[in-house]
Amino acid sequence: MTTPVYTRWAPPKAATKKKPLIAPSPPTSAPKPPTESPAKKPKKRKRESRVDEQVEIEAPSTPKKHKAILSKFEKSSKLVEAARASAKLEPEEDEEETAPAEVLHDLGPLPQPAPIPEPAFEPTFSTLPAWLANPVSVKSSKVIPFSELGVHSFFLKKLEKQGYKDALAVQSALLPMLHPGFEQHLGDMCVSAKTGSGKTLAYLLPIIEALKDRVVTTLSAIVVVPTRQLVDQALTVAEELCAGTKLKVGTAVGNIPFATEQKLLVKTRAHYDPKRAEELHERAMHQLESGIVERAGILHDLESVPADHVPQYDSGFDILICTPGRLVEHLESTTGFLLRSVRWLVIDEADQLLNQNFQGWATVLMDSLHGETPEDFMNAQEQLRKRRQNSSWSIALPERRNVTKIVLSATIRKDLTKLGSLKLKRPKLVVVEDETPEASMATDGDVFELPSTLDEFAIPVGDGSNKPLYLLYLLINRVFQNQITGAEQTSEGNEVFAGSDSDSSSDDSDEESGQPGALDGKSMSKNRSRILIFTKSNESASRLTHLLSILEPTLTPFTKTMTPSSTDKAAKRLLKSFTNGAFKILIASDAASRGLDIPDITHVINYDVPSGITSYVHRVGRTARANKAGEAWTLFTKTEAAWFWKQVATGGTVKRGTKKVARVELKKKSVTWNRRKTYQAALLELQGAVGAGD
Ligand SMILES: Nc1ncnc2c1ncn2[C@@H]1O[C@H](COP(=O)(O)OP(=O)(O)OP(=O)(O)O)[C@@H](O)[C@H]1O
Repeated sequence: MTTPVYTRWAPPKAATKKKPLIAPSPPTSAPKPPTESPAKKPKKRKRESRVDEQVEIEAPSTPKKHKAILSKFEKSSKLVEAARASAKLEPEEDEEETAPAEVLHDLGPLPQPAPIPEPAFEPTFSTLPAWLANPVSVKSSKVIPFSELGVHSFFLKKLEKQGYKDALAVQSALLPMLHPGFEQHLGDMCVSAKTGSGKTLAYLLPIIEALKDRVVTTLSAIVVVPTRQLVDQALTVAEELCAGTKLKVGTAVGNIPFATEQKLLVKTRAHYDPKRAEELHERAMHQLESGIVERAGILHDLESVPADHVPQYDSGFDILICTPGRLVEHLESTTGFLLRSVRWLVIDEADQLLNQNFQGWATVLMDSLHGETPEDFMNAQEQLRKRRQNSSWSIALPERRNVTKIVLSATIRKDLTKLGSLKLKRPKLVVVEDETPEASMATDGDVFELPSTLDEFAIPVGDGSNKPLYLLYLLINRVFQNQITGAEQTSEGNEVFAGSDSDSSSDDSDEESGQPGALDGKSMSKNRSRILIFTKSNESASRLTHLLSILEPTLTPFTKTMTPSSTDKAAKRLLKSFTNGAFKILIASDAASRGLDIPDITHVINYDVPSGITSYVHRVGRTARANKAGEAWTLFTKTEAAWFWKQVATGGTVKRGTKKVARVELKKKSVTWNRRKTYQAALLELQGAVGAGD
């Protein structure tokens, strides 16, 4: 029983003590007239208890003639009391004291039984909506010739030219669902496939195939990606596919002045319509007089068209590839940039985009996509529909066509709240999975899946003070000595190469053992390795490049730095020469890690450990792409060791099939051999710009 919160005030014991209803000794003489004035009496009474009140009221009413009766009553009462005393009866007063205290209840809540503890909720059903709980699973090894997927011969030839005969797993799954035909899915698509699985072609090919006969430029597809590099990558694929058609592909990334981009995006032309022109001029005059003028809009373009004409807007592109921030800017400020004709919306690298809600891009985009066209820009059909909105005529008017949304991500993210902002209709989830049972295990949280062709290694570098030397050692003795032919491993899973502690042939006492081999420029230029080294910042990338060139001058012509500050043209040139093999080592900050598609990167080296698991997955995902082999190396200090092994190497978040991250111990002596002095000199040369950790 719970105690009630409130209890009523109870009078003190003395006040509650029972008094006889009739005064025990009535007055012998006539009652005296009251000494107090009658006006004061009721006040005094109010303060007294109700029992006293009764006594005082009744006392004066006892008549004299009943005196005898009363005295008889008193006597008999005394007799009764005496009888009680003899019968050892407790006096009334004691009875009261021992009686259990009366619990008074007033308006307070009634005592309630203690609540029964609720059993822990263990759902026997999935809390996810059906489409997320039951995805369409596709094995990553599934490849189907493009010719069997109904791809038009025009595109088959293009693909063959690029050496693509078979569609990769994600393409085999997506193409039939996006192509008109029996297997077409009439709804939105969510695609979860690991990095480098060929997602770009999987969404661009069906869109471009559907638009290939288009003659009049109409904005039909928008592709949103998180970075400029990804825009360029998607643009390259789209341009290759569109070559030979009349389709126009454009970008909006902010690499050119906004006004220039606006002119490319929307073409303004004059349309003869005297009535409408007069209306618009009147509105413009009215606004000028009132002083409240529209910030941007159709009125601003009135001056640029001849008399009796009104401005009309046409899209400059059929397919627009853009970053979310720039897209929002255009939606808000570019007159005539309308999405009424958009039929495809692609959100690539959705996990990153939805995590960084640039200017509320998703909401702005959805409003423009699904909202009504502003009245000034309505075409004849839209005007008619608006006029007939509530009439029976509206049924006869063609419906606004649906937009097919394709949401892609390298991570399996079942985050309903974030996907909710994309307003998906009848969505279907396609998951490309690895063959191994562990890799294909369904998990509700974030699961990152690495390509099965990727080998991972990790090198402890002590306190990090000699990290550049460890890197150099790795480059000379592993990367440039061996071609990528697969790792030789000890029974413990540790990699063996010159200087490794696991190498039984190496001898601690021998200063020469495992010493770095010499590099020569000729063999370097022939080497097929392409190494992408990641640092924690742009500054770090520049410093490391400098340091490497001092430590090993042979590397200088083969090493370049890429930072987001590189201009677009410079970045493109850099990537092209890296792809062609003109240089071998590209040092980059994290900004370059996402979606950077450079074919045939053989090694990714995490010189600085990544900031998180997602970053690790995206960094190492730059190699082992499109079913090719690749290696990922991570240098970690003592303080980073626990995080790396617990979270990245052995944690359940990263799935790598039956493979493991191999720990490679390098002897400090071998690493610093003969280079200590050069290293000290190099650090001095950098004039303190290189910290101990660099
Ligand atoms: N059918 C194919 N056959 C062979 N290679 C292909 C095929 N399709 C695409 N590729 C190549 O695979 C690589 C990866 O493609 P893509 O960039 O589309 O992957 P992705 O899944 O978008 O990766 P990320 O998520 O890292 O951006 C590219 O170099 C591309 O040229």
